[in-house]
Amino acid sequence: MSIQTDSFTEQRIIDAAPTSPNEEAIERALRPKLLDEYVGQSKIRDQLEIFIAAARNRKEALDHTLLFGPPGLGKTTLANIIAREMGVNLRQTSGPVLERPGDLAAILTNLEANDVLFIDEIHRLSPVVEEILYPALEDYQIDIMIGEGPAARSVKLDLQPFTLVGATTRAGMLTNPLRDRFGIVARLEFYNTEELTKIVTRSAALLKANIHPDGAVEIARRARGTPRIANRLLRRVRDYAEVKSNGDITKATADAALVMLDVDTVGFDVMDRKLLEAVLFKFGGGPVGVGNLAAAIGEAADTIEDVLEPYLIQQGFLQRTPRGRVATPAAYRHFGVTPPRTSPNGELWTDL
Ligand SMILES: Nc1ncnc2c1ncn2[C@@H]1O[C@H](COP(=O)(O)OP(=O)(O)OP(=O)(O)O)[C@@H](O)[C@H]1O
Ligand SMILES: [Mg+2]
Repeated sequence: MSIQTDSFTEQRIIDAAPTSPNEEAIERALRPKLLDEYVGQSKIRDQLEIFIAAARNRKEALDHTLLFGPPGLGKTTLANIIAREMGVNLRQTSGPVLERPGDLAAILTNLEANDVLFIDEIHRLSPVVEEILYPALEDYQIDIMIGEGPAARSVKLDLQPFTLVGATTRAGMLTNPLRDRFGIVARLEFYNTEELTKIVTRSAALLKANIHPDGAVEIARRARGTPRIANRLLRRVRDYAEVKSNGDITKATADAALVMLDVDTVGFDVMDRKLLEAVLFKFGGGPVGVGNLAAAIGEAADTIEDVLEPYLIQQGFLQRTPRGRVATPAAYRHFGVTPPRTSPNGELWTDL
């Protein structure tokens, strides 16, 4: 997912989406290839390890798998790992690319036994394409129309057994019939500092950067719980260390570089702060609806919901209530303001 911002022409340093084709190439190089190298997400990893081993033993396709979670947490990486661990091919496409039923039919009929078909942004499949998918997922069969007009007829084609791996930033946007056809549903969580430190350290080794343990922790702490951002900050900090000092990435160089990049001590960037400031100071701490918030900060409502908010909520700076978004005491304190004694709906704030 990419972020379009009119008000903010410069790329966010902590944009969770890849910011250029060049960055995608670097990401591929840093991407773990096996389940053992995949850091964190231990619940998902443990489950997949068992399901993959069982499917391999039976020489069957793995159950259809849905991966969901905010951008940059490792969905594409996991899809690649699944195919590799299964010892099968990976075919990759995405919801918006599959315009006509024929596009999907062509891919499905070319799959070999037990292959993985990875559909990114699966919530953006068109309804006619989704129709083709149902019987394919259920019975490994598709119905396609051959010919046109009165001569048109429908034929059933048998497919090889295969695994659909779907990825989405929002499971809530999937239709029920589609969601119900996934046997394995995995929700990716934000990574903690320890996990991100491992990722940064591993990436630094691959990039042949000399990183001190406390430098790795500093980058990890400020990476918004997201491996993609951690890897990006690492590369920017490395540039800074090479130009401004001897190339060693210490806590001090990491901190100086991150200050220059406007990433604050808890990892928020300009957009995060803009959002929190709007809730706090334009809307009196909330509750404020996402539409009003979007208008106030000049950002798409989707971007707020998919990219900005999840981390702020997970970190306890923002709450989603039925009446809208509400800033927590931690948000007030982050901006040096004493929080009110009661929440907007009149409850006494217990410390958050
Ligand atoms: N568990 C992990 N361990 C190590 N590195 C990881 C892990 N997850 C992700 N990464 C790194 O983060 C980068 C981004 O991950 P990935 O492209 O899989 O994210 P994504 O969830 O598919 O994002 P999007 O929603 O934007 O498609 C990868 O290139 C990889 O180097
Ligand atoms: Mg991806």
